[in-house]
This record gives sequence, structure tokens and C-alpha cells, in this order.
Amino acid sequence: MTTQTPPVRPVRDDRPITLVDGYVPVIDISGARSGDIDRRLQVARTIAGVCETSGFLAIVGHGVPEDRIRRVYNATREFFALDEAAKTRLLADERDPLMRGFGRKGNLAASNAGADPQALRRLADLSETFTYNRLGEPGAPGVPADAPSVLRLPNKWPDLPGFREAYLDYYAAMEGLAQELMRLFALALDLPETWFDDKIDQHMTNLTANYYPGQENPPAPGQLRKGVHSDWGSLTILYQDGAPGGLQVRDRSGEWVDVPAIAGSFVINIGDLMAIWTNDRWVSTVHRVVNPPREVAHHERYSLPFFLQPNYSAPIECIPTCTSPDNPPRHAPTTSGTYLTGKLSAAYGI
Ligand SMILES: O=C(O)CCC(=O)C(=O)O
Ligand SMILES: [Fe+2]
Repeated sequence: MTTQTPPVRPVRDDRPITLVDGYVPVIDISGARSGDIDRRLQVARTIAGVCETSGFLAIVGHGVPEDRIRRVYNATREFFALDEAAKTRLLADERDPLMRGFGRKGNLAASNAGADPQALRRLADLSETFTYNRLGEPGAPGVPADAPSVLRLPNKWPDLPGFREAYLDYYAAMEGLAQELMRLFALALDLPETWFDDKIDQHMTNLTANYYPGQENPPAPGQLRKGVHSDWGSLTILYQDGAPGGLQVRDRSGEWVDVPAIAGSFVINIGDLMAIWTNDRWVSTVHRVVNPPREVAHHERYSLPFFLQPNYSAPIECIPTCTSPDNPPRHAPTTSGTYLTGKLSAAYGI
């Protein structure tokens, strides 16, 4: 009797990629991180399908350690619990186009094309913000010599033990994940996988903590936790807690769809620059943060968006695979820096 060794077969990863289908599906990206190119392509194409419909998805299997998320979340709660005077000491410099530090009042809806910024800013979003940007760290490279020098204004840090470390560690994790997602985007758009790499290697990303206080009194008519807006960068990675009065995204028929907080997930959404790059094949969908129902209005809420913003001078114009003679570019070319500072100025009157 002879014994035969079974033939060695490559292990095929055929776990599902879409875990929950829908307008904002839940996608497992762990297979893409395995390095197997076929699997990467499958995940990339799944994400691309979502980017063509809602531009919003939740991802799991992203590899960001849970304790980094927990530490930045706890640090954020501690910061916003400081008294007004302590927070106001960190108020963003009036000249800072990136609004680093404690945020000023504004309304994101004022950034929309055709909006009346003056009127909307009078109905400020019912939120407070804290913003960190790598360009504000000592010695940070990445801003071209001809860019406004105010982009290099320093970050403002609260005097809270562990706060700065928690933010820097979380930011580093987001940078890694954002680069990975941009590579999947490139694959999905039939570009070389590294096509976006040199457009984001000196990125100017705001990591912004949003604090939505409990609402003792009913908000004014039309006033929201965050006004209706699209995001302005290439993609956003959002951590949100599950408190009531949360994120909603508008679907194709104009209905508002809740984006529930799923344990261990991040919400990913496309920003305006991705829509410009893809000639509107991908959509930068508008969203908002609603007020909680009155019976649970005392609940506060926190979220942490990382708004991946390409290099200051990165040209943002229709990419080669998204245009043809009968589909000419629809948007005027711009640059990342010009686009971002224009939007921040409209929302906050900077
Ligand atoms: O708080 C959220 O869930 C989303 C906030 C948001 O859309 C933003 O800050 O751009
Ligand atoms: Fe947003």
C-alpha cells in the first residue's frame, strides 16, 4: 500500500466581501490587505460599485488596533469636557485656513455651491470641533514655498496627559489606511495601483473631532448638528459613536438614510476631489448630522473624521481612464489646497 501526499493547492479566500448589502453597505477589506492581487481586485471592484451609487460604505477588517481608537476617543471626550475658558484658550487662530485647535462657529451648509453663506452662518451648526493637521507640527515638510505661510501655523494642544500621543498615533493609523484605500481606488479605476501615491505623500489632512452637546432646548427651525454638505477631500474615514442624533446620507430619491454605527467599523465616503478626478463617475454624496429626538436630546455625540486631503499642489483634474471623446471633462481643473481653503472659508468665514 502506498501513501500519497495530497497535492498542494493554494488556499482560496472566498469569504464574502459584502457583509451587509444596501445603500451604505458593510464591506470586509481584510482580503485586500492579504497581498493577493486577485483578492485585492475583487475588493477594489466592490468598493468602486459603491462609489458609483452612494459613495458611502462601512468597512471592517481594516486592521486599525482597537486601543488606538479607544485612546483617541477618550482623549476627545476629556478635551470637550474642559470648561469654556480652557477650550477658548485653544481657539483656532483667525488667520488659520485649516482651523487648527478649537473650532469657531460655522455652518457646513454654507460651503455648498449657490448657498447664502452669511445667512447660513447665523444658524451655526450645533457642534464644537477640535482639529489637528500634520502641517502644524514642528518641521513638517510638505507645503510648497509659494503656498501661504499660514498653512504652517502650529497645532494647538490641550494640557491633557496622553492627548497629543493619542492624536498622533491615531493620525498615523489613518494615514496608513487612507493610502491603502487610495491604492484600491486606483486599481478600481484601471490605474496603476500607486497612481495616487505621489499626490498624497505630502497630504494636508485635517483630523477633526466633532462634539455634539446634548440639547437642553429645542434647536431653532432648520438648525442641525451639522448642516447638509459634501466632504471636500478625496476620501473621509469616520469613526462615530452610536449616540442618537447621528449621521444621515441622502439617497438618489432624496430620502435621508441613517448611517448606523457598527462596532469595529469606519464609515468611508468619497469627497468632492474624487468626483472631479473621476469626472462624476463616483459621487460625493451630501450628508448631515441630525438632532436627537427630544426624549433622548440630553445625549451627547462624538465623531472623528479624517478628511484625506491630497498635497497642496496636487492637480485635481479628470483622470485618463475617466474620459473619452464622448465624455469630455466636466470640471475645471483645480488643486487640492485651493479647493480646501475655499470651502473652509465659505463654511467658517475664515
Ligand atoms: O459626525 C458625523 O457623523 C459626520 C460629520 C461630518 O459629516 C463632517 O464633519 O464632515
Ligand atoms: Fe461630512
